[in-house]
Amino acid sequence: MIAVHFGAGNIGRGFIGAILSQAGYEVTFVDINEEVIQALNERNQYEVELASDSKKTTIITDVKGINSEKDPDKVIEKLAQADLITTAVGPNILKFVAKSIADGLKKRLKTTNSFGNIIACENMIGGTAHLQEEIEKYLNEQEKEAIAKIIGFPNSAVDRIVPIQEQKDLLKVSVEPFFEWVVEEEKLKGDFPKIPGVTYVKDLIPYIERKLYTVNTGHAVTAYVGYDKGLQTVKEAIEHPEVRKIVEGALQETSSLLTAQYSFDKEEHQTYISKILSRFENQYISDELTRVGRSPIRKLGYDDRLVGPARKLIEIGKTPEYLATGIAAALNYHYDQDPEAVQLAILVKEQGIPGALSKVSDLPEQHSLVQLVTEKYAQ
Ligand SMILES: NC(=O)C1=CN([C@@H]2O[C@H](COP(=O)(O)OP(=O)(O)OC[C@H]3O[C@@H](n4cnc5c(N)ncnc54)[C@H](O)[C@@H]3O)[C@@H](O)[C@H]2O)C=CC1
Ligand SMILES: O=P(O)(O)OC[C@H]1O[C@](O)(CO)[C@@H](O)[C@@H]1O
Repeated sequence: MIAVHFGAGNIGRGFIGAILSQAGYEVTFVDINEEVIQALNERNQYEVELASDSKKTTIITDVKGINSEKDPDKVIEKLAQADLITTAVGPNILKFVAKSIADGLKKRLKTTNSFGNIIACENMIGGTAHLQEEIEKYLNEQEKEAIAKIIGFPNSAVDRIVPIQEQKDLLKVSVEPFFEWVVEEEKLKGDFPKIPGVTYVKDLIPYIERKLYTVNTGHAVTAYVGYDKGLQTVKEAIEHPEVRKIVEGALQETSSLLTAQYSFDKEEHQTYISKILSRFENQYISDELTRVGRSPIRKLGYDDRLVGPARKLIEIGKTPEYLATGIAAALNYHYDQDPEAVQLAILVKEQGIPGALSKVSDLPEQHSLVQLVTEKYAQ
């Protein structure tokens, strides 16, 4: 079985590539980082270590790499044969990998015509559907129709904290023991062999919303409020009483939304939240707030982890006080190494809080969430 995975970064090597290799796939990583690609091709293996007491290490084998900038034809060749294509490049990069996936699928139509599946493993709702739209920009009607018959595009939700690596070995990755990969079953095409460790569900929306609006909301609020207090890591921030109070408050707010919208049991959801907070406290992980807070404009998007649940709570008549505090902290996030943070700071300076929030979230300036956040920002 052949898998092509775009993005040999933290989640690519530390989670998706590792699971696929252990399931028996030959995994080809596609990336633009030449050093990583060279190392993958020299060694054809790498180590994944658990960030826990045990430090259990697994050797991930049968892996190689292609640099998509240097060898685009090799990528197309491999994509044409792949049983599974996955990505973990970041939502904003999907549009850049779409062309080579489209070229690979066109080549496939001329050669094998066999079934295949594409799964985007990104922190976003409808990640694969978005990738599919980007791919289809490079296909004509006939190609779209032919590809729809043989290629499945299931959405998925992925959860595993893999911080920026500070290893002597360029390929080694340290990952938290917890992981969850949920895939929309009905959209899979062909005789897809179940991948051990993956959960298949009929309706992904409750799972992706539960994950995005709990793990990622909690993480984002920790990052922005913690950074505002001058802290550096997730562990430091979540152990700071004032930050924790706001994070816990925000998660109680998303909990009331999720349990009202879906049939999640309240007690089970509380256990889910406690587990997440303990993951943030992991003493074996040093996760910078600037990694977790990266790309604040994306994170303030309409459907994303902060504005998404906050505006939905307002729609059901609730006031998201803590989420609004998290959003206000995000609007006050000044980090000059992050291009989106720099852009956001300029936007806030030029348009004020209501104007800037309205622009990045697509909410009208008169929206009550914009007003609430403006009040919190002033405080
Ligand atoms: N790190 C984590 O804990 C988790 C990350 N995710 C999601 O996984 C995705 C990737 O995140 P990370 O692995 O943390 O980021 P990362 O920055 O470690 O990895 C991204 C990789 O994509 C590569 N890349 C960039 N442009 C490319 C292109 N045009 N073609 C091919 N490769 C390209 C980069 O060189 C890098 O190796 C994001 O959507 C993130 O939200 C999801 C769950 C957990
Ligand atoms: O990867 P993003 O969307 O930039 O956001 C960082 C978040 O994603 C994760 O890397 C994985 O869920 C979390 O650690 C964090 O909440």
